[in-house]
Amino acid sequence: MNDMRISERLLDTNEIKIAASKVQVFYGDNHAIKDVNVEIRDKTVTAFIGPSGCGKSTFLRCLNRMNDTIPSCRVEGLITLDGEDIYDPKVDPVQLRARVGMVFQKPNPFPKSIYDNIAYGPRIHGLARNKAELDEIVEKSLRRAALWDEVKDRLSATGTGLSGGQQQRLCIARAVATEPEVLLMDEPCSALDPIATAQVEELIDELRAQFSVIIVTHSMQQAARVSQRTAFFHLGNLVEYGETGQIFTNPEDPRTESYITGRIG
Ligand SMILES: Nc1ncnc2c1ncn2[C@@H]1O[C@H](COP(=O)(O)OP(=O)(O)OP(=O)(O)O)[C@@H](O)[C@H]1O
Repeated sequence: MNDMRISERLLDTNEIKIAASKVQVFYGDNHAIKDVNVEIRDKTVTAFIGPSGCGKSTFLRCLNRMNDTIPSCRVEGLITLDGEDIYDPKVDPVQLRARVGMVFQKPNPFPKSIYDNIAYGPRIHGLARNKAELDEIVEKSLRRAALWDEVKDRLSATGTGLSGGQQQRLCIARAVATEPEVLLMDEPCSALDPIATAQVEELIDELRAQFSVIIVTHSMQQAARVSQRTAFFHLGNLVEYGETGQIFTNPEDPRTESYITGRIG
């Protein structure tokens, strides 16, 4: 079956990159994430699925402390990256977000040139010693995002002038430019047409050679196509987590089965 092609490529590793233990998230009195325990593997695409409002995005945002920016939000429990507590007061969230990059639902390039969109992160994190090195990072990142050939002759043009699919690949290039170890993607294809979606899905699979990718998606077809592992969330609980093929063909929990067969959500 063609749809399963990407996800059936072999897993590269069983190494744990991120581990969450007893994670709770509250927005004021709203208990949005309830006692979630999960281990996210390195060099693997993990899909978060579940009905609207089940907490997928909230949990994703815990993994690079994006929830810190929401005043009513409180996170409890332990989340580690390579065994280190990411909520430790010693951890600088800006440095953390360079290691755990993020791509959002709506492409959000800076109102700057294509070049500067990519160069921004490497500049603030001091990843290039001179202009030649920065040029190299920009080219490499755009190539990794499969965008170089389309934009190489107009690097000084504004990023917001690109098509939606190109803008999203620009945002992926921007995220990979700081050499992250984990890439979080919150419904990255929801604003894209089927051709751009297919390009981004192909890209996600290529990126997994270098790091761990976590994707929130409403599309079960997409989860089945791109991920090797799937986590099903329901009402703030992580109901089931395992190999994507097993979750979609032989789920253990009746709530997972109801969702994948279209009875809830
Ligand atoms: N910024 C916020 N402030 C207050 N409550 C929030 C905020 N973001 C999410 N919530 C609440 O947290 C719960 C989980 O929402 P979340 O957006 O994480 O779910 P989701 O599964 O990603 O949903 P969707 O698929 O619709 O994007 C919901 O009850 C939601 O109303």
